[in-house]
Amino acid sequence: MSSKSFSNEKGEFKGQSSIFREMISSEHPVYKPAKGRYWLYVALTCPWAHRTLITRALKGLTSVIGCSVVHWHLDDRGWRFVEAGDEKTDKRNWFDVAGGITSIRLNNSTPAAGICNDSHRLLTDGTDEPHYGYKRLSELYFKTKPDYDARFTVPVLWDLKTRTIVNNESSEIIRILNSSAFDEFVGDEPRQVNLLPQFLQPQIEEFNSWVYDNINVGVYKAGFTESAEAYEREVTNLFYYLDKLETLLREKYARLEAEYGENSKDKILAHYYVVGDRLTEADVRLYPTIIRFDVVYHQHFKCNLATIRDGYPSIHTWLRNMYWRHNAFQHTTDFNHIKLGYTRSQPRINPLGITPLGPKPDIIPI
Ligand SMILES: N[C@@H](CCC(=O)N[C@@H](CS)C(=O)NCC(=O)O)C(=O)O
Repeated sequence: MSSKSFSNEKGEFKGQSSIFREMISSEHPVYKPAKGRYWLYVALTCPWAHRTLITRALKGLTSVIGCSVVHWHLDDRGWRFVEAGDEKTDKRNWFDVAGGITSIRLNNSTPAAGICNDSHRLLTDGTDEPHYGYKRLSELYFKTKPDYDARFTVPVLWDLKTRTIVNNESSEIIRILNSSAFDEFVGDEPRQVNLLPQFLQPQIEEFNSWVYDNINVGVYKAGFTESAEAYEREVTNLFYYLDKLETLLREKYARLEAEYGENSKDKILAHYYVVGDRLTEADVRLYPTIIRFDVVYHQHFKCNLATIRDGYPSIHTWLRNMYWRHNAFQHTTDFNHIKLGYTRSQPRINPLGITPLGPKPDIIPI
């Protein structure tokens, strides 16, 4: 079994550990905070990369750390950039919330028919790589480590000064972005944002640990199994934890209702987060999985004991609250990339690459 595979000999999903694990801080011997020095490479289809885009936006770092978006289609050589040619965009224009793609705004229902895997629409299918003209994400990995021999994953946090990967582990990248390292480059409001307040850290860690194993990775474990028995075990486990999450959020809503009165919906929703009464890293790590649930995991990964919209009213309210009330969540969510990315890039699961049109709408208004 190659080290590049994502499944073991039993056909069960296994993750891959990220090997670039540096941090950025004024004490770090190499990676010091600076404006314009670091660049984020993401896929909009990828839930792990999605966390980093949300954090970057919440922390006001869109004008400090630029971003490139790979094409939504993953092939056997990994992720690629859109080859821009003459239409190449000035990289200074690419510091925007959705990660270099300015044109997608609530375009929720574009039919996928007629779009082929090598379609070439700059700022729709992805962006080019503006610094070195790289065509593949793998080039960043080989530039850092010529004998690199594992998968070329997003997200990648890149240092333009030393031309190396700083970190390719999303859980650490979001901690770097949330740290005070870049405080001097952002305005007062985003500087106040702290997704990991010390007094909530134990609760956040506890929540993250069961959500990660059973929900974030749980959908992949169900989707990538190659035996009915393992699938049934994984999907049952996943829904057990969605039930647990539903109960937690239902109780939270009831407590907020008791505190603010049942007619104060706005006040309730302003405090309706998964840990504590404020937005934290726990929401940022949960959201990318739940927003993908009805649109891809339900059918593509066969996680179909229920949808979020029909089976989990409290999670659904939380999800819509995050999407509709927070630009950092909405503007980093690209349903076209999400749907096309999964359904066209995993031929073992979807050999014909037909992308289902539904559900409609991608997300229901709140
Ligand atoms: N541990 C990594 C996992 C990232 C990851 O698995 N990314 C997937 C996309 S969702 C990837 O880039 N896969 C490339 C491939 O399989 O070739 C993180 O959380 O940052």
